[in-house]
Amino acid sequence: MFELSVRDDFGAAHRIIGYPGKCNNLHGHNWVVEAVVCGSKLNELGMLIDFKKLKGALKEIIGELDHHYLNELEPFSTANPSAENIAAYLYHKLSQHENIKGKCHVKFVKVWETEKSAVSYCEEA
Ligand SMILES: Nc1nc2c(c(=O)[nH]1)N=C([C@H](O)[C@H](O)COP(=O)(O)OP(=O)(O)OP(=O)(O)O)CN2
Ligand SMILES: [Zn+2]
Repeated sequence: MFELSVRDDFGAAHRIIGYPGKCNNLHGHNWVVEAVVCGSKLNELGMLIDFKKLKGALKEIIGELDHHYLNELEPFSTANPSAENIAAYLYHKLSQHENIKGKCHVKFVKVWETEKSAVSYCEEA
């Protein structure tokens, strides 16, 4: 089994509606996202998936969040854009991306909201 990981980041604003403290207020983060994929079948180049394709998929997905007010976006219209919900959203989007589907399994997506706090989301293979 091989495990590959890539990282990228995006900047956006959010608020945690109902939070009993300052995170209820509009504020921003530079979220750092790590995507870890795994699989055992290598292609003719000896790669599970080209890092370029993996990074491209992640960049495309986080590009839709970058410089937005997350609470106004459809995925977070009914669920607070907490680090947990952002990680789960990115996990599902990445798993469905054409660059990934059928080539490897997304093991987990990890989202750092600050340098000190991070959330990972995973599902069974
Ligand atoms: N489990 C979660 N807890 C919190 C989340 C979250 O998404 N999941 N989010 C927040 C807020 O968005 C907040 O902006 C982050 O708070 P915090 O980690 O406290 O960040 P600070 O920079 O303010 O940290 P200090 O150590 O207090 O400086 C809150 N919790
Ligand atoms: Zn926050």
